[in-house]
Amino acid sequence: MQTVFITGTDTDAGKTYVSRLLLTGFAAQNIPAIGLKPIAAGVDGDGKNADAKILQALSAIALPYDLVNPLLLQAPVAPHLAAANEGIELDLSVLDQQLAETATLPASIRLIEGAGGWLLPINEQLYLADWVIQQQLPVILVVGMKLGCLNHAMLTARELQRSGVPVLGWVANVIDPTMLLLDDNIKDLTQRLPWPRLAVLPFQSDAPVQIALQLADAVLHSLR
Ligand SMILES: Nc1ncnc2c1ncn2[C@@H]1O[C@H](COP(=O)(O)OP(=O)(O)OP(=O)(O)O)[C@@H](O)[C@H]1O
Ligand SMILES: C[C@H](N)[C@H](N)CCCCCC(=O)O
Ligand SMILES: [Mg+2]
Repeated sequence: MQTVFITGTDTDAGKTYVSRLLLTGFAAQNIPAIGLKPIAAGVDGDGKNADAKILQALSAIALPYDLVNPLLLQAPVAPHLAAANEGIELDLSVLDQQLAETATLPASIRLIEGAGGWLLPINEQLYLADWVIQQQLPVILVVGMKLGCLNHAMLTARELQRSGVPVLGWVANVIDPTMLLLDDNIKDLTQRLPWPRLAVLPFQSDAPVQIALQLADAVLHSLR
């Protein structure tokens, strides 16, 4: 089983959007894949997190909700702050356990969606990035294309490079359909970022399966 960690330049950059496309693209090629959301903040009326439910529903294996999302905070805010308010400890050993419990499942690919951006605080000392670095998980960076993303992308890239974590590539995900000079911004980032651009995802709520297939292929190629 190969594992990929999906990070983004910010919350709402499109990590779930990209994960959804990847799980769809793998499924279309009969590649069994699962999606995990170890830390989620914010719940629907059913008490579950929307991202985690999407990943659970698109996983090739029926997984219990708690295995997809073992750490769930009620409020849609920074998880460590929600945890403090809710009297919960964000314990990274829970993520180790999730990795161990999913390692032997009959899946070829395991996607792990982060929360927020790369330096998501866990507590006063730790960031979610520290766990990814410790596990040496290959990372995909989703850049939410909007004004300001050049700075967000390059800050994230510097920190990824400093950490020594393997980076498979980045995705230009258009989240602002009104962005001026979109092509120039994508070209600029393509020159600046030291990793392959895996895809450019246009702004569209329902991406055609062709886009999902192309993205999945690019990721499979990067894993070879
Ligand atoms: N390419 C796109 N075209 C249209 N809408 C998009 C696109 N990418 C993302 N969105 C929408 O933008 C919103 C934020 O995207 P998404 O939920 O994937 O962000 P995220 O990085 O997973 O955020 P979080 O940190 O909360 O997990 C969602 O409503 C999503 O459907
Ligand atoms: C609730 C939201 N959708 C995300 N899941 C959590 C975003 C945390 C951002 C923390 C921060 O960097 O300020
Ligand atoms: Mg998400």
